[in-house]
Amino acid sequence: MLELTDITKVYKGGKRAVDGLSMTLGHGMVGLLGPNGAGKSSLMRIISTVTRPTSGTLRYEGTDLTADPDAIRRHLGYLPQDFGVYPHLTSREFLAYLAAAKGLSARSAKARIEELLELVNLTEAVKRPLGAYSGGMLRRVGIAQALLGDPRVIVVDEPTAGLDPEERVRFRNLLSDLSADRVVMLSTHIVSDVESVASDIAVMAGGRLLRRGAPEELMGDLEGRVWEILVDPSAVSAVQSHYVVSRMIRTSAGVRLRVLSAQPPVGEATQVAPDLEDAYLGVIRGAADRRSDDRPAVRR
Ligand SMILES: Nc1ncnc2c1ncn2[C@@H]1O[C@H](COP(=O)(O)OP(=O)(O)OP(=O)(O)O)[C@@H](O)[C@H]1O
Repeated sequence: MLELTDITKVYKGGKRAVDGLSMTLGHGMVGLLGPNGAGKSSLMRIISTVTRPTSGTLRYEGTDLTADPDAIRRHLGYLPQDFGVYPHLTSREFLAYLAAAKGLSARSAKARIEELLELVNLTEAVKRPLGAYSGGMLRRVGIAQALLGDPRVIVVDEPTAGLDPEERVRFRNLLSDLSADRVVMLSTHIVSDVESVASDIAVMAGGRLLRRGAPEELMGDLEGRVWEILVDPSAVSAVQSHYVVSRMIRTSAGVRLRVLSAQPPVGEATQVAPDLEDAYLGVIRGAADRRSDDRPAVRR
């Protein structure tokens, strides 16, 4: 179990990227959702002991990681957002190098590397240097290195960026399988990356944890508050200035908008069941409203 208590990270220059965040992570996958700049990467770097928090405590199986970062490093698989490689090495050589750095024996590493290359679908490309790989292929190398040494805690930062839709599904399912008896944290700003696999969603913005719960709980917050309306294209900006619009589809009959509102919005509105995208936006915009103390975006 991983326990974060009142974690704060203030960078040189004063940016408060993580602001008094507490959460406990057990086995299973938590989907960390938040807009760009929310502090997701900073939080993941802290969990991976790459960065030290400015204050707060981080414990893994009861051990304080500020005092003893090795307690988690041995059990950690981390895919950072800005994962770099040695362009002259092949994927097999690169993984062997990282396995050695992690302290794996050459023999067990060899078998595991072949298994992982197969898993991320790179067996065809193993002879080529990494400098000749596409962005998606490099991402897959990143995923493979995070899984070296059978980690108990897997932290992956925007792992599906650059993957094609088929690879995204494959990778999501792989993480979901692994999370049965491991701690898995996946960060993203794309709701669909987590909605089918994470039974536990944490929404972060401005360095704070705004909401955590099962997707059904988050969606339940908006029950009776999601509507669909069909408007003329000329009316779209007026609707957007009054309501949180979670989706917009142009049709030949007009523009179909999905609107978050406690009261039926203007015109002919059909109430629809909330989805996770609505729920995420409701949390983010609700918090922004409370901060600015302006007109409520989700009208009550
Ligand atoms: N090393 C650093 N020094 C100063 N400020 C930083 C540093 N790293 C991140 N920040 C700032 O901290 C805030 C949070 O950044 P972070 O990368 O953790 O967010 P994020 O949610 O991962 O966003 P993104 O998805 O865009 O990476 C941002 O305002 C960012 O500019």
